[in-house]
Amino acid sequence: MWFKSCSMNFAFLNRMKSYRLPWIRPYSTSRSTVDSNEVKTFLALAHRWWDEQGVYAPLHSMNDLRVPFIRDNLLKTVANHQPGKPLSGMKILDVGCGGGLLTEPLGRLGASVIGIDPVDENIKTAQHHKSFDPVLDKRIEYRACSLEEIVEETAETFDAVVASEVVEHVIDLETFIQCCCQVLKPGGSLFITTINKTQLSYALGIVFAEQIAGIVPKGTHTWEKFVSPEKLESILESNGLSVQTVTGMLYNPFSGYWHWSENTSLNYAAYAVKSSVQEHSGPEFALKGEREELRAEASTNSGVREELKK
Ligand SMILES: CC(C)=CCC/C(C)=C/CC/C(C)=C/CC/C(C)=C/CC/C(C)=C/CC/C(C)=C/CC/C(C)=C/CC/C(C)=C/CC/C(C)=C/CC/C(C)=C/Cc1cc(C(=O)O)cc(O)c1O
Ligand SMILES: C[S@@+](CC[C@H](N)C(=O)[O-])C[C@H]1O[C@@H](n2cnc3c(N)ncnc32)[C@H](O)[C@@H]1O
Ligand SMILES: [Mg+2]
Repeated sequence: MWFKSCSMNFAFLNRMKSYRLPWIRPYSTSRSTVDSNEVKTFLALAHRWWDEQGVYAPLHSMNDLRVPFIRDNLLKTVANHQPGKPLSGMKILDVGCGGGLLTEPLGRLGASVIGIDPVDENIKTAQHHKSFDPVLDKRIEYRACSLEEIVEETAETFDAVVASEVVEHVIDLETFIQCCCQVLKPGGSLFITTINKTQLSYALGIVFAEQIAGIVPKGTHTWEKFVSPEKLESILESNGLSVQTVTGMLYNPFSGYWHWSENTSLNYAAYAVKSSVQEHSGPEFALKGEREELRAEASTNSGVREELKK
């Protein structure tokens, strides 16, 4: 009887060990998230990043919202911080940094920031701009590459990953988020801002903003690539990220200012945290129901109890 129950439990544990959640699947470098049409669009505007009244004016003013959003959420994760340089000691990856509009203020808050972008000309513009400030020049490093190209060498490196107004420009969003998760330290923070996929975002974000008012250049966005908060949350959660906040952002084209809103039907910001549980092949990665099944067995069987302790 003892032998029978023991061998059953070992078979059960072996079955448990073969389980892998999707977010601990090894990443295949053959997948690219870069769309060559997007590269052409951003290449054509690469010299215009720092014109505050120009095509990227909405991104300049978005800093009023996204910089404090990132700073304040990151400060909740630390016990104390240096006044004036609250993010000092933190390593941040700014994915799709463009000309460095968001990278620079994060560096000014004291963080060590790596900005990456697949468009070489964007990186040249970003590098040129930061070179005027010796402090930023030391704190920020720019690289012309995609996230998937650096995912292996930078695994579990960053306290925070930022992808602001980027996910609506990538192909294969699942791979993109999987890479974001892989480069985060356990417990690290992911910040995303993007545009919802609604009828309103088509009418205002594409027809009005691009074709009527010229708030952003024609062809900047493709509605099919917009992502709803529900879909984004589901991808984040299935990659082991716990969504903390999703909040709407509204752009007022008359004033040129952004406002926080409960309404997420146009633009929104999301904040998620990577699980602090380390990758492990043991039974703690069993699916929820099966973990409970395992605990139930543990309560009656010392062999299973010992396995669970490992
Ligand atoms: C065909 C069709 C339906 C046309 C509609 C035309 C029309 C009548 C539009 C009028 C809309 C309008 C201006 C309404 C304002 C009136 C109103 C509702 C007042 C309310 C008063 C109030 C509550 C004020 C508070 C201030 C506030 C928040 C006002 C905003 C109200 C509101 C809903 C405005 C929406 C107006 C609008 C057109 C917003 C743009 C929507 C959008 C999705 C833009 C996306 C573009 C963007 C800025 C993204 C970032 C970005 C930027 C760039 C770049 O190149 O700069 C590149 C990128 O890749 C990006 O991602
Ligand atoms: C709208 S801009 C946002 C720039 C910057 N994040 C900001 O908010 O100021 C989008 C940027 O994403 C970059 N990009 C496009 N596809 C990408 C991908 N697959 N991976 C990383 N960046 C990408 C573009 O080159 C462009 O610089
Ligand atoms: Mg965009």
